[in-house]
Amino acid sequence: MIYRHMAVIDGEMVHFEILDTAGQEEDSLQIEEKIKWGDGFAVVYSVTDRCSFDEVMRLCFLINHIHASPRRSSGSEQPPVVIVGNKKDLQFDRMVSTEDGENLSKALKLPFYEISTRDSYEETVAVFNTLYQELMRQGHFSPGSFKRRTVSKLMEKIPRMQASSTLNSAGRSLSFNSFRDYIPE
Ligand SMILES: Nc1nc2c(ncn2[C@@H]2O[C@H](COP(=O)(O)OP(=O)(O)OP(=O)(O)O)[C@@H](O)[C@H]2O)c(=O)[nH]1
Repeated sequence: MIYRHMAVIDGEMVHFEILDTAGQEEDSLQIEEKIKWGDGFAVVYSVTDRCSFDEVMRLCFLINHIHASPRRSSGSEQPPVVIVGNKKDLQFDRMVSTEDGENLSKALKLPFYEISTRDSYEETVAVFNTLYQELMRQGHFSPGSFKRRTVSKLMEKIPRMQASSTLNSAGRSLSFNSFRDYIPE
């Protein structure tokens, strides 16, 4: 499922395309295709689900491995990845401590957020702003430019996915791969 979202960041209109994957239910080919598609990644676990936390490291390594293609020049940076612990409002059901999340993020040298998509829209926005700003820092999208995408094979395979949106010249289109549904209705 792809979610589309527009936001003004640093005075610029940014068009997000967020692909929500089914996580553990997907086979490795599906997940690889989706990882290839993304420009940045929010790897989301639930603080109430230890198994989802245990998947984070594997997914981060997979992202790095898949994006370490020969197309990238040696020394070029990996796509931005943010680790996100969701459902922090469910304190009584918590199975993963904040410290566990922080330690993993330090070990992998990745930004870390604990959020509640139920309670805070702003916390969710912060995750995507971080990914966007990291992409800008890496210089993949220079100011005033935007990335055009054609309809990928991936999109054709996924029934509910729509063709790439039409972009106006003031906008950018970025594709982020989220491992959990994240946008509040
Ligand atoms: N309390 C609380 N519930 C949440 C939060 N985020 C999601 N949920 C609930 O958790 C349930 C699962 O949410 P989903 O967004 O479907 O989770 P998912 O991980 O995408 O599930 P899959 O479809 O299996 O990939 C739903 O009932 C949501 O309402 C949160 O921050 N706090």
